[in-house]
Amino acid sequence: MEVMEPNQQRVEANILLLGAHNVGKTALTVRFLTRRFIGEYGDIGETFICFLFIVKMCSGFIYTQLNNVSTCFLILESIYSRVDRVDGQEICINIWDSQAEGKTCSVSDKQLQWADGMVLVYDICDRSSFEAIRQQLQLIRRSRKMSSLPVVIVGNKRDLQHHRRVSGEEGHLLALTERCGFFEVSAAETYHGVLLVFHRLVDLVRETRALRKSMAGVRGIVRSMSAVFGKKRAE
Ligand SMILES: Nc1nc2c(ncn2[C@@H]2O[C@H](COP(=O)(O)OP(=O)(O)OP(=O)(O)O)[C@@H](O)[C@H]2O)c(=O)[nH]1
Repeated sequence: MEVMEPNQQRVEANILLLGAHNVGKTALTVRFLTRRFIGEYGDIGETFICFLFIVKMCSGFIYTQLNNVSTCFLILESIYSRVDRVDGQEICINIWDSQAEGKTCSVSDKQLQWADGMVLVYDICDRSSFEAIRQQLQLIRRSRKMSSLPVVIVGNKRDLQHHRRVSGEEGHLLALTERCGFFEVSAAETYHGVLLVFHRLVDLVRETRALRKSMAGVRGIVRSMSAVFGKKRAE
């Protein structure tokens, strides 16, 4: 049995996957959760994947039908969890595999409130999917609330080099400009690359939390000092 250190409570990281239709968001999620590619599953696995797919399709439908019934919505959305140990700390990674609408990748307020970090996925063989995440990223970085949200950009389907429409340099440049992590992976070929994506984002989420905590501490000290000095000046 694994014993947790008293000061090592399990923490949660909510990760939202966004990207245009067909870029491989579900394939990345399934690879991370099961180490397998969705195409590898046999008869039993196909049932499981069909179930995931149906839940994903239904959740989008029910969201539009029951927009105001948030409990139903949360139960039916595609959120999956996996507990991992990252740098000796136990982390529950919750993944929201969003349902894309065509070539765009929009995000709802509910998703933004929920997410601690975001994976923006494009298909290296589909330039419009790259443009979709570029636009989404610009919106996120311009929003006051979301500008510091940890984001990792993923160029998926790296195995399809002969159909490539977006160079690795373009992906790197976008990540550099918008302060994001960047990976090119193939959900079809390797588990390790996909694992690195999620673990990098968890690292960024932890760094951001630590930074916010220390900033809150500094703000508290400044407030107390200005209260003391303000009082003295008034006396
Ligand atoms: N060759 C190749 N095919 C992939 C890869 N990842 C996903 N696919 C295929 O791309 C198609 C779309 O994958 P999904 O995971 O369903 O894509 P999605 O982004 O979840 O799509 P939506 O649910 O419509 O938003 C499927 O046929 C996958 O088998 C990859 O790395 N390489």
